[in-house]
Amino acid sequence: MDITARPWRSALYIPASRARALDKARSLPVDAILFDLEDAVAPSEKDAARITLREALAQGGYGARSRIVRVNGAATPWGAADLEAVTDMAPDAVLVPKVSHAHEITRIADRLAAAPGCAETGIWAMIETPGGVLNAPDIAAAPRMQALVMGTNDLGKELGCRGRPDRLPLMASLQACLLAARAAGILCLDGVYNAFRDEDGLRAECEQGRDLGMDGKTVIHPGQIAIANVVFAPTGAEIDLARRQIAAYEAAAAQGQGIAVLDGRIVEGLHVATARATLAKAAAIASRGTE
Ligand SMILES: CC(C)(COP(=O)(O)OP(=O)(O)OC[C@H]1O[C@@H](n2cnc3c(N)ncnc32)[C@H](O)[C@@H]1OP(=O)(O)O)[C@@H](O)C(=O)NCCC(=O)NCCSC(=O)C[C@H](O)C(=O)O
Ligand SMILES: [Mg+2]
Repeated sequence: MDITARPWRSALYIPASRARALDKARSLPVDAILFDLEDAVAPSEKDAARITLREALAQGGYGARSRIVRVNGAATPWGAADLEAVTDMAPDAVLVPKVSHAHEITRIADRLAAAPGCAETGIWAMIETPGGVLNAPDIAAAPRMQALVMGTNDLGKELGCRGRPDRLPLMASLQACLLAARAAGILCLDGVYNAFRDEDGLRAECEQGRDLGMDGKTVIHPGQIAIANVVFAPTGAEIDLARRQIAAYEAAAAQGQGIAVLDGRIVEGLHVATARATLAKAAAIASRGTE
């Protein structure tokens, strides 16, 4: 399956301990749900959250939304039980936190391979440590890997950098992970925007991530979904340009030419490939019926 062939504009974290939020997500226009057993769940609630999540997933109702479960790390008191539970839940993917080395992924891939219901379960890796950034190419190329997810809070903490609206201190890490994801043919999702009621700030950060090449934004509140969905979807102007580029290129090709000119710019095969991808993404979004 080509994981990049469907939209990933928004991926919503939900603390697995919040039954009401787990229910609400069944009607939210989000492309993926990140059911969180890790940092959003207090230590005293870990065991109950695992049970609550298992029941919610068994009940279903999440439709086309991709179901991703973020487990606790292997070195924590909850990691083993989470992984055991996940093999029963058989989500679309397991999200592994604080990955620093590819062998952490291989270990989970081996475990999933031994679980009868997890033949199709992918692995997503949170990149939120300096080691994770430096080893991102190996991590992205590990078995079952489908996505790198930027953990910009933990990464900022580990780097000791300042939070800035332009995210300059994080830029080398964001781009290193994008390069690794693209080289491996997998997704790269941007980190969360903590000020969840600040729409202008969120939009600006989404636009920055989109311009870098991110596939979508991880979000923490339902109020953030619509902005991510709009920013990471092709605009009307982009769709119009894509259609005209394809038409111009096909007309030139019919006359035996390998290059077309449109609006004073050349159109080559590579631009047509991008144009077709834009139209395919727009069609996939339209078929999902979410804004
Ligand atoms: C941030 C929140 C604690 C705010 O919650 P709350 O005060 O309940 O917000 P609202 O009253 O505005 O909620 C309105 C309704 O929306 C539902 N809701 C809220 N959040 C979610 C959600 N995430 N998913 C689904 N539904 C949600 C409420 O239940 C209300 O519904 P209703 O009662 O029917 O009206 C809260 O949003 C929250 O907990 N968000 C998730 C935080 C989280 O998961 N954090 C961990 C991931 S971020 C991270 O760790 C990134 C990475 O690792 C890094 O290092 O950067
Ligand atoms: Mg984190």
